[in-house]
Amino acid sequence: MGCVFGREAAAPTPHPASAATGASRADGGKGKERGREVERSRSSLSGRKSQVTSTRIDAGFGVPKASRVEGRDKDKDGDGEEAGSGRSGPLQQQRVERRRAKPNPRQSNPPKHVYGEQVAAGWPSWLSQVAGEAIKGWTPRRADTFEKIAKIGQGTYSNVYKARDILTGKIVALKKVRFDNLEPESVKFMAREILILRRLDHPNVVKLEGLVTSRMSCSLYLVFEYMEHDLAGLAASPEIKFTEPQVKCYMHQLLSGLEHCHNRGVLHRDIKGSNLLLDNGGILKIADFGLATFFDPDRKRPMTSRVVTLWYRSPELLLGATDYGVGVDLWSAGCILAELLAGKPIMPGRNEVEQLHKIFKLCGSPSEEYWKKSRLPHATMFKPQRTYKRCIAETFKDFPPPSMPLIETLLAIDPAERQTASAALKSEFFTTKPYACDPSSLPQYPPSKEMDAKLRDEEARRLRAASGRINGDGAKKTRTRDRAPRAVPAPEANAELQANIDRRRLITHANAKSKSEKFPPPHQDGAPGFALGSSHIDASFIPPDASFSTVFPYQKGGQPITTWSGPLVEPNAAVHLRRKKPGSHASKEIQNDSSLRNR
Ligand SMILES: Nc1ncnc2c1ncn2[C@@H]1O[C@H](COP(=O)(O)OP(=O)(O)OP(=O)(O)O)[C@@H](O)[C@H]1O
Repeated sequence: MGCVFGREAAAPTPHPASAATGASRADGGKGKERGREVERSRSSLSGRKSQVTSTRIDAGFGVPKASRVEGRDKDKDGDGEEAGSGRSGPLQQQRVERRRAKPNPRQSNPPKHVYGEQVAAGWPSWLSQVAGEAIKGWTPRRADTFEKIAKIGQGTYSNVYKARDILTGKIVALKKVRFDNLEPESVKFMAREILILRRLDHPNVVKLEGLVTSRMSCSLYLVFEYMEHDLAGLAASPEIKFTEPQVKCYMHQLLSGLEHCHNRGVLHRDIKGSNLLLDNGGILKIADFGLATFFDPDRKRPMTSRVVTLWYRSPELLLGATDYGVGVDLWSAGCILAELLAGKPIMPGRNEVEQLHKIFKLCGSPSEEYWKKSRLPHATMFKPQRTYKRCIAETFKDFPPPSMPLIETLLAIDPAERQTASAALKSEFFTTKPYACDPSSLPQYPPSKEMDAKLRDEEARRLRAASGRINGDGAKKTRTRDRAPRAVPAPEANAELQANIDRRRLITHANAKSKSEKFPPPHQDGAPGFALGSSHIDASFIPPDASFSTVFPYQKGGQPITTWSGPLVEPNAAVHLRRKKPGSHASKEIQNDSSLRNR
């Protein structure tokens, strides 16, 4: 953590009631089950200074609370209801107290005393101010209780490290969240990810085990269980061809994880191979909840349509829907199922327009009734002039027959027809032989992360460039030929507000040297000609292959296209944007990250 300015001071024992509130609410009601841990953590918190290095994950994280004090906590939380009702004293004083206790809904910050307790417990004030709810009831781990082993992943908003927990010896993944100068907006998005992760508890959903920071730190690490592989990396490996029972095994786990998320009111909104992590025991876990959101089908509110990596994005999102539901994740799951069986991505569009045409070409263009019913913002602009007939059955005629009804359902144009993850789990795909294999029977694969594939590609490219120079051949030419599309999630997607999107772009653009991998500059965001802040689809941009060949450019085992995740921008541009110069800020980050002990 780059900027630890000083040592933590002794922290007083936190107010028991505030700790209780945090766990019982943010934990989605799991507080009671964890009552015993609370007691342990309370005793560890008192006298923090002398015990700081013995703060253990099991004691310090997810500290819940006794639910018996919840009513009182509500009051302390500042909802005002109970604070005023039973209190004596001058009216004026009551009002002042109520105002003081009331959290600022814009900042979702905690009332003052909770803020004070969080800071005393070791949280930095910038985090407590903006993300008080997300850290409620937890205490931070210190960076020097982890030993960094290697950088293992890089996402749009984070770098991920493999590390050893010195206190337990356990290998973990530390996701270091990048902030734009601690911009409250960036911190809020991270807070949402933490809140969502804390609500989820399922074997097929990655578990947030804690947070690493300190009072004087300006960075934050999310601690996760370590997962050896991701599905994108495995699937891109030319040596690996999944059998039908293996595909069923992965899909069953994916749908079980999704079922849990949806039942807990969470939409993932970025299901793709690189976000499906696998451990050496064959267990699949849905990861990366950076774009996830809470949703309530009974209390709809508009959501951004600019989510999900392009190749896995549903037609309603591409058409600008702001009122959507579980169907967006089920569509992505359908793309992954077909991809696992085909051995290649099924709809690798290069921009939104092309993506939509690929969808219509394979899944048929929407019916008149659907256009009328859906009233999607971009419907008139993108209604194809000709009608496409659905041809999933013909295209995938070699797939095992019981997979077809499930693929047809998940890839329905109308989201209502996609049903639910629970329904998918009951489909004949899972109830007919050959059944899903047991995860423990899956082969143990060599390192195969998207990052590993990227490093392999880069090394190969470097070697080819070097040999090209020796042969008098231009390295530039070699690079162009070998460029592969890489995972470029919707760069503006982690934002519900266009203003925020634009601000992030401006900040990023201004810091282009150090953040070049984060967002494409505005003029390259989406396909050429897309205006910043305007609709993300421009009908006037028709790609050269708008007539849409069904021949997929991806060839596993052929040219080195090594990822399953689709670009938002033109592939060559994407590679360029994400490549970091040696010695750039980001590449130096690991070396400079002195608060994590290097091996
Ligand atoms: N628990 C984990 N164990 C091992 N590797 C992990 C873990 N979590 C993440 N990674 C690796 O780090 C990469 C980036 O992580 P993650 O997707 O969470 O970050 P992000 O910034 O949100 O990424 P994206 O740009 O894809 O949205 C993953 O693709 C994965 O390879």
